[in-house]
Amino acid sequence: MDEAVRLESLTKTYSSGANPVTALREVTMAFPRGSFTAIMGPSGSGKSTLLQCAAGLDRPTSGRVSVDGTDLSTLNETQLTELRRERTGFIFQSFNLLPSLTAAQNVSLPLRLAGRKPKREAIARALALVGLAEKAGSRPGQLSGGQQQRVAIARALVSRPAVLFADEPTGALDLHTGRELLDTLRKLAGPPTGDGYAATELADRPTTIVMVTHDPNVAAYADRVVFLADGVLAGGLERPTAEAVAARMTSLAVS
Ligand SMILES: Nc1ncnc2c1ncn2[C@@H]1O[C@H](COP(=O)(O)OP(=O)(O)OP(=O)(O)O)[C@@H](O)[C@H]1O
Repeated sequence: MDEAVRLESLTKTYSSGANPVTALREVTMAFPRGSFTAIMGPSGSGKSTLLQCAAGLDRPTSGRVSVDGTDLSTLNETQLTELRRERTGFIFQSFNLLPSLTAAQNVSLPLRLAGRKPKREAIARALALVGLAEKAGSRPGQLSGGQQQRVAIARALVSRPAVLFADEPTGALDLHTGRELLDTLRKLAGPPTGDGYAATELADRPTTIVMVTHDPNVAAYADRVVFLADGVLAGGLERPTAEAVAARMTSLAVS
């Protein structure tokens, strides 16, 4: 099984308001292990909904989501929580770090909340993976925005999840810091598909990355961009360049 995530005929209708909104309609796609995919589309096209359903944070109205070989529809809430904790990580635009805790304590928090005693080595390894081995004792206020976001990534990676979901991870960062962060994500996913790069320390266990972004320059770090429009798939681009992504976005906006 070389797919980390599979979506099959995923449909999501929100029926809380006066008029039901169908945010996703029969979306089928797969995310191969170790791939780095960007999800793009106009505002309201269903990107965040797709990410939330794929990560098991929300349930689809119909269709199926499999993560690391497990069909989420077969799980009860407790099992779903467990799967999210063990096999997925999530990073958001806001870093959501606790200011009174050190970087290491922030990284260990999810495990502590789950009632487990985190291993020192696991915390150190997660911080080292994002280049912050020296900052374990620093509090968020002593770190730059980019370093804080990397702590958030380390926290998401501490259980070495199969999949890392990211919703606008560079949204709150300046250009330079955003690039550093994307380089970190790129390394975690392994070399771009098809490139003969030397194996990295992570090559034995690449992380699959699924990232929502509005920015073509950010999407260009991915192996592939998948476009959504009005809740349906609207094609994709392999080995994207920022220019090609921007052109496709413009055509989606006018169509
Ligand atoms: N909890 C909710 N209740 C009702 N409607 C919702 C809810 N969440 C999203 N929607 C609607 O579903 C559609 C898709 O929203 P979604 O947030 O997934 O789009 P998006 O592509 O991520 O948008 P953006 O780029 O603006 O963040 C929109 O019409 C939105 O208004």
